[in-house]
Amino acid sequence: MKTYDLDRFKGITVAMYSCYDEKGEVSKEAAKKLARHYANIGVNGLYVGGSSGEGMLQNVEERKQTLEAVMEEVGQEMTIIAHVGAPSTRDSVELSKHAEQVGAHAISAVPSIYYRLSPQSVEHHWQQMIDSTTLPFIIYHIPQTTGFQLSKALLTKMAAQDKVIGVKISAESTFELQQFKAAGGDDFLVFNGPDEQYLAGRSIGADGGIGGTYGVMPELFMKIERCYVEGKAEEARKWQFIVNDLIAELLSFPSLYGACKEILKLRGLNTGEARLPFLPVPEAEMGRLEAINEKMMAYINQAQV
Ligand SMILES: CC(=O)N[C@H](C=O)[C@@H](O)[C@H](O)[C@H](O)CO
Ligand SMILES: CC(=O)C(=O)O
Repeated sequence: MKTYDLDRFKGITVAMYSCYDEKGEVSKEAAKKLARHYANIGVNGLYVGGSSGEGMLQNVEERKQTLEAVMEEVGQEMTIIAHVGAPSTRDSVELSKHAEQVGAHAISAVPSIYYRLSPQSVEHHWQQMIDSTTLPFIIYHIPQTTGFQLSKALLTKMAAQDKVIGVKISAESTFELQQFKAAGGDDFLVFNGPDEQYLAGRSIGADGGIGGTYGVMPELFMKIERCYVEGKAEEARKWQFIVNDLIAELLSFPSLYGACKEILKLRGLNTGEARLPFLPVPEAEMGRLEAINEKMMAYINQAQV
């Protein structure tokens, strides 16, 4: 059995968006406001500096500032997972140590990006982070962006360590998710990555989810989760389908994060623009985005009654 409290990681974890001021600099104030917003809704946890958080587009100092803001605001109330993956092992280790210093509850990392790496290199890269702190570690498996196919053999080897408590799987195969869960064993957490498959992932063994589109509609994922736990299969499916239509619309913009951040802005949560190369919502598309926001808000209200 793992010596860490695994229950605190279950449920809905929002992959938090980047937070910048009008000049595009990291804004601790905006990050605090956004984190507070999720705490008020009752979201279980935040994943900071991952794909949705644009960690890969920020320097080490900016990533530290963002995590510090989140910890200061909600560190005592929510479960905070710090994504510390960076192209270099050196930066990843520095971010890992910082995450421990500021009190994050876990660290997580993708394999190093850009270079094609051997499994041995990726293992060593992750191990350096793991060994640098006492925090639990969550593998972030997202082969469609990193190009690295995590094998069941490497996963099994990693999961044997007490500190390696789980894997977030963003690959769109629920079969792989189930296989990883089986390989990791009962006290190994599996997080669903593709938001479009939250219910499918959950049904086949995921313990919870970490997702990018949760940020604009956490209430709807919490609704699916509640229906699932209460055994209301039909209703859970209904809400997953509603969510999927909304995600399909969000994905039709030049960048998903640009669209999601603009939706938050419409609701009074200004997190600035997504950082380039992610494009903002074109002016001509703003009306369409507003209509999506209105539809989403109507569903959120409906889900809560
Ligand atoms: C590839 C990618 O970024 N996946 C995210 C995390 O796993 C998801 O949260 C997606 O953003 C979401 O499912 C929309 O396709
Ligand atoms: C983890 C995740 O979904 C993200 O970082 O976007």
